[in-house]
Amino acid sequence: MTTPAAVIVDAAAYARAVEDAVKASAAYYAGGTSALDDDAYDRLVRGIAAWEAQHPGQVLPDSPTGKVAGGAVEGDVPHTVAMLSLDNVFSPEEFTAWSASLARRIGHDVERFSVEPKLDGLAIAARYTHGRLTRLITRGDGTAGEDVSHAIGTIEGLPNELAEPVTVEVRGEVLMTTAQFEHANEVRTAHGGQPFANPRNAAAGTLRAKDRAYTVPMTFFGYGLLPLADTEAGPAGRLGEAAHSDLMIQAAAYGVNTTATTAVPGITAGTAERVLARVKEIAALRADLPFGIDGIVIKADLAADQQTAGSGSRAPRWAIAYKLPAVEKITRLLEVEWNVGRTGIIAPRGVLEPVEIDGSTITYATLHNPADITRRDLRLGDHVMVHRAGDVIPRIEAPVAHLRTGDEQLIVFPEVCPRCGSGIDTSEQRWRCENGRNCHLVAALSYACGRDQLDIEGLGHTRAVQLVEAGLVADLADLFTLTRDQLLSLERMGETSTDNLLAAITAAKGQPLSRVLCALGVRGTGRSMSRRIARYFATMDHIRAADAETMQQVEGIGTEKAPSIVAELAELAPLIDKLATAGVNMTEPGATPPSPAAGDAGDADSGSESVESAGGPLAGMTVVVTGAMTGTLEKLSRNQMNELIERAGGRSSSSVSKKTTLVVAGEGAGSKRAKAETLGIRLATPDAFATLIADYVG
Ligand SMILES: NC(=O)c1ccc[n+]([C@@H]2O[C@H](COP(=O)([O-])OP(=O)(O)OC[C@H]3O[C@@H](n4cnc5c(N)ncnc54)[C@H](O)[C@@H]3O)[C@@H](O)[C@H]2O)c1
Ligand SMILES: [Zn+2]
Repeated sequence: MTTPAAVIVDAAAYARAVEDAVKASAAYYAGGTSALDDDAYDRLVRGIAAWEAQHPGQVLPDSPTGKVAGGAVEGDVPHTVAMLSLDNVFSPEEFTAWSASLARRIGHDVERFSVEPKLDGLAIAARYTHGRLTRLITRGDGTAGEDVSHAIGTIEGLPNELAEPVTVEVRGEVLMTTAQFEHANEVRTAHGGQPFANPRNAAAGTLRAKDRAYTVPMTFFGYGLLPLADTEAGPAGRLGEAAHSDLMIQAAAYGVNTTATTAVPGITAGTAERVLARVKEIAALRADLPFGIDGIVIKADLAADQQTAGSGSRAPRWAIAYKLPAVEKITRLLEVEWNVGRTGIIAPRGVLEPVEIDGSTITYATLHNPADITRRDLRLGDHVMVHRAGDVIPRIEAPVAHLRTGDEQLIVFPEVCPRCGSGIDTSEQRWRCENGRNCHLVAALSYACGRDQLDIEGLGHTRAVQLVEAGLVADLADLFTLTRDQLLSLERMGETSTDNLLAAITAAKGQPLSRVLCALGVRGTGRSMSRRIARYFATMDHIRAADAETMQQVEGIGTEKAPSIVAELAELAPLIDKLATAGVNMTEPGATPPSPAAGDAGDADSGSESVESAGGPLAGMTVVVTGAMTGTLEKLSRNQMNELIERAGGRSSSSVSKKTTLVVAGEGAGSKRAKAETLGIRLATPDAFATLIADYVG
């Protein structure tokens, strides 16, 4: 099915649109198998609503407008109080207008708002009798839902027994976290089933499925608490009069999971401005959340305000959904490309039918590795759910398996390296050319000579090609034994450029170990990791003597990375020897080798502590640099800034998290600064920072 036109031209097109919408909606709520992504569905419904506004006499009874779940769902278990949908706003202006209209309706400004993430799952009502979970009911058409009590016990955050023997109904969202979704698809395909297209569909399909041979966990977040018919009058009255924020505290006290456990807890806000600030904060954190959100829900917090405002047939008047742009679209997987990276890694990349997500046109998506393709059961020509949030590289979430026509083709994996034709090492998840970094010697050389590694000016891509093609350089170490005559024999190499290049090569021999190590391009050791390894071990000999266990003493190297680093260094032994013989420095200035006891003292922390206890004004701090540097720091590259931070005893990082202690924010700092503010992390200007570490600059 192609995306239906949102502009409806005549009654026949209108009737078709209604039919499409009802079908999509039914599939969406029933098993999470709609043919449309949310954006396409929403455009269709907006088109229907626009046509109906112009032709009020011709509205079809099946029309989805004005109905909970588009009228496509039914149920047989009546709800105590209707479970409604939410109206939407899409901009600060629309929100301000909504809050003003709500103020007019209730006769005064809203006393207090509650602001929560809009969790992207499906609503359920969980009924507790004397503290025991007895029944789970879907939202259905809003007045009655479907009994899905068979799912009791599979939903994390929804305990079988509350902390108190109360009779209440808890309402909230059932969803799958990203990890639960990956797990669910793995289990499902292992049982011969088709993968779900995204976490929301997976939750919808899983919640309603009965008698499956396997169970997969889901997660619950409560956002409502109300009395049942059997609730005693006292508690029932109290629940009816409590503010939403107090109900959430109560729900958490009963043992129910709420957003309070997440990076985006529900808060209360006194003014519309504060609400909008919180909307911005939540939006900034969206890409990093372990579960999907599609907006922010804003509610009048006080029960009195809610009661005065009342509800319509589809949505309450005291709450609104501030929608965020869609981060998922359905498009087609046209092709899979296999690219060979600098170190010989052969990585697949999906070529997509171009699709616009949140303002950018997406044509490629990462696929990680061949196992990833197999696990996702992807095929060429598949419709795929593509996800893109923040600055993260777009990824294919899963195929939309129910849209398969049978014409999809299996994805063929390469049998030889697509660049050089050698064999492929498939022993690890990430495939690699057997020629390793020599598969792409030119790329490996230009990387090694780059500004952040050996910094050999005059040895860029073109020169590297020349040297390799002339047969003068067969590995990195050959650079250091090049003679003047050899260089002069090359085209476009005059006396001056030859002397300059030779001088740069000689100077490079004195680079610190961290940069030499980085130049080797060991998998998993970028610039900052190379620095940490070099500082920890101080000499190349100590690095090479380390086994996987010792390697793990370096901060950031875990059980997975350590053995592969050790193995690769062993593989590089001849090259490292050759470099040392050529006179390349193999020590890290200012670092002292770990004492022999550090590794086997049985105290895993002692090693990394000794690195940090080196002192300095940034000791124990994790620092992130963002935006343009000024003053004495102006000329420093990001890599040099990071080196500086580490010299001053700190740890440099490129992303802001709860672990960050300081963010140096220069001009033009954007999302990282915003995130630091949200998390309450200390900010410093480049000037203030320069003062703090003055002794280490230059
Ligand atoms: N792809 C399709 O074919 C298709 C079909 C139908 C509907 N849809 C999508 O579903 C949405 C509309 O459906 P809807 O009515 O189920 O949801 P909605 O977007 O109108 O919002 C209401 C729902 O938000 C949820 N919610 C999440 N966090 C909440 C919180 N903190 N407080 C209160 N409620 C919270 C609840 O489940 C509630 O029922 C649209 O975005 C539409 O795109 C898609
Ligand atoms: Zn190759």
